[in-house]
Amino acid sequence: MVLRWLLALLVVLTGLGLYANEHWMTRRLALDGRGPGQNLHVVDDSGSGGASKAELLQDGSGVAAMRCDMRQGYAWPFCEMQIEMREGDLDLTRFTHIRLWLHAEGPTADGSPAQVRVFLRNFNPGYAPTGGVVNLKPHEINFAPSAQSAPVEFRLSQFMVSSWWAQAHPLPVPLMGPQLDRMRIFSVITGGHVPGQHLIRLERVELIGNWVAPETFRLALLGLWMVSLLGYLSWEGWTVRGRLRRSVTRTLALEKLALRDPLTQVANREGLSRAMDLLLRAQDELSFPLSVVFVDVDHFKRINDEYGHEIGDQVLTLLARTLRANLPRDDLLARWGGEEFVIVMPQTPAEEAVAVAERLRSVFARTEWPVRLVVTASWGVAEARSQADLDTAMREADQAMYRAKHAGRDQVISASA
Ligand SMILES: Nc1nc2c(ncn2[C@@H]2O[C@H](COP(=O)(O)OP(=O)(O)OP(=O)(O)O)[C@@H](O)[C@H]2O)c(=O)[nH]1
Repeated sequence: MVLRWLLALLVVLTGLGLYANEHWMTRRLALDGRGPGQNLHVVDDSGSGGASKAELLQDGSGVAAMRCDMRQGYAWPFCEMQIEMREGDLDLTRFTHIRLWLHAEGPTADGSPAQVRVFLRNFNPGYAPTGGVVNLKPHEINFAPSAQSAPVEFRLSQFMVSSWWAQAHPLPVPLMGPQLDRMRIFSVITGGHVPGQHLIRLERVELIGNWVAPETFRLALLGLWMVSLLGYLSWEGWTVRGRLRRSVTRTLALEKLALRDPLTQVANREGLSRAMDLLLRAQDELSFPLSVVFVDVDHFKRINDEYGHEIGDQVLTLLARTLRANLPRDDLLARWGGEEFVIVMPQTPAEEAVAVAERLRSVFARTEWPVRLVVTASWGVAEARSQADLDTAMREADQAMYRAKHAGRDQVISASA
């Protein structure tokens, strides 16, 4: 469910992001020759020995126009309208497109619509340290404005270094290609060389770029997808692990409850059987000889009858606690049922188990029982030499305990005695 929402969110964000980056997150810069640091002027071929005359016309609307009286004289007569960046070169790498509102008219050799050439002249001390107009690298594009619907938009990557300039300026390979990081002059030049009256009107030039370059933006989106999916996977892994941990803890807790006697908090029969399985799996024959001790409280019914069930419960609880506190850790203790308990002592021969039982019997004698009772028990001990003897040893220990009862109670009897 979370994944579905995350994917939906990412798809929406991606679509919105791409659209926003393309249409909203754009920067625009107008070049009109009147902006701060921009200088608009015209140039003609008279400086190259030609006879053409360029004149700058500016009507009240602020639209810049150039009238060109093109005459023969120079080999390639021309008139040029320039916008010069006086207060520093313009870094066009921050832009991707140029949009032009241009109008051109004038005679052409074949009567086709008049053409213009648009130049972006870039400065680099590597071309020539002086940076005079002839040493600025021109990037040009050629088109007939009236054959297009205004505005015309070009990608800056469509501008190519003028071949005539490249021939006159042999450059090292790294400087050969298009470079638009320091544009110093933007210009529009008459496209043909047919003598006569030419007119170019430059209504507006707009440079357009994205705040974030499209490639960078796409990479960022890819990063967003990867980080989101990685985040989701880690979160998913973490919650699954958490759920698993909680369920294991719950299962263990339930299992513990099922294997423990609720009154005395020692193992019940099932718990003893599981514990013995574990013990024998871990230690196998090392556990033998193993002794089993049955302990049964003497005349427990009387305690219940005389002092009530609650006192009986307290006696059983204290008895279990006393047994547990006086046994080594790896001895197993379980409530067999009623007032009967079983102790399993791995790596203990019967004689040793009898000694332990005797010690416990004397501990019982010293214990302060509820309502100053005197509580004794009858003890039966048997030994198993291998796993195969285990059931027999249990039976024999039980029988030995009954023999202790019949022999007068409050004593330890070994099956082998
Ligand atoms: N308070 C209490 N009594 C229990 C519990 N489980 C069993 N009993 C009682 O323990 C008594 C066992 O009595 P008997 O089997 O006659 O044995 P006894 O009175 O101890 O006599 P001997 O074993 O022959 O010494 C019964 O009265 C049971 O009701 C328990 O959890 N709490």
